[in-house]
Amino acid sequence: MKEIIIATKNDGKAKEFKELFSAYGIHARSLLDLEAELPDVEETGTTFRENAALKAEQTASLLSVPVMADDSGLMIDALNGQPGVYSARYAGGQKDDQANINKVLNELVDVPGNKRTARFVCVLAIAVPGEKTIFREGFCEGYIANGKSGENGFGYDPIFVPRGFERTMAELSKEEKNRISHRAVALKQLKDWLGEQ
Ligand SMILES: O=P(O)(O)OP(=O)(O)OP(=O)(O)OC[C@H]1O[C@@H](n2cnc3c(O)ncnc32)[C@H](O)[C@@H]1O
Ligand SMILES: [Mg+2]
Repeated sequence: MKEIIIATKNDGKAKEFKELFSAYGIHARSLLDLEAELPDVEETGTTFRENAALKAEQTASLLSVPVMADDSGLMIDALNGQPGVYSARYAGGQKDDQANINKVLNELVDVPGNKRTARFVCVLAIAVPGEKTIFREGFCEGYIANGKSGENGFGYDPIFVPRGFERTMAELSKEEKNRISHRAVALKQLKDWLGEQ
């Protein structure tokens, strides 16, 4: 396989996938790179797996080529796993990273350091027209900081400190994030499949 389409309109994710796939010699293109504007897939599932399948399968059938999708999010133990599948729109109808971050920080304001554990989750779905969809998943453990810091990455990166680090994900270089992220871990599980294509 020399090229793959990633069914995402999230620029942060798209950039990370381009870097991650280039290590395998594969050129990744996202929906933001296509000339035609595809309709948004409605993420009506209640699990990462269901939403990843919806995005990959609907896009693969529209384009008639193999498509990978990522459904991901942040699970916070003190919030019983929220925002979880609803991470992108946690603070309301618009996707607003700053509002989402502020909502999480407010909800955790009385939660002490040792109870602020959390993990990023990524479920990848690969849909090949006429074949059964395959799934891989990856996790990145850490905790929620007391405030935001850092400019790199996207989404909740400014408040997530990965295990083994004393900086937020947004303070890591992209190379550092791409070594440990939930997305990188999930993609590593695909190595065999990629080699067969
Ligand atoms: O569905 P697509 O088009 O891929 O884009 P999206 O932003 O809606 O993506 P999701 O439905 O998978 O929602 C995931 C949300 O979880 C958060 N998230 C996922 N991965 C992240 C990461 O690596 N760093 C920070 N936040 C992340 C971020 O807020 C995302 O918007
Ligand atoms: Mg989405």
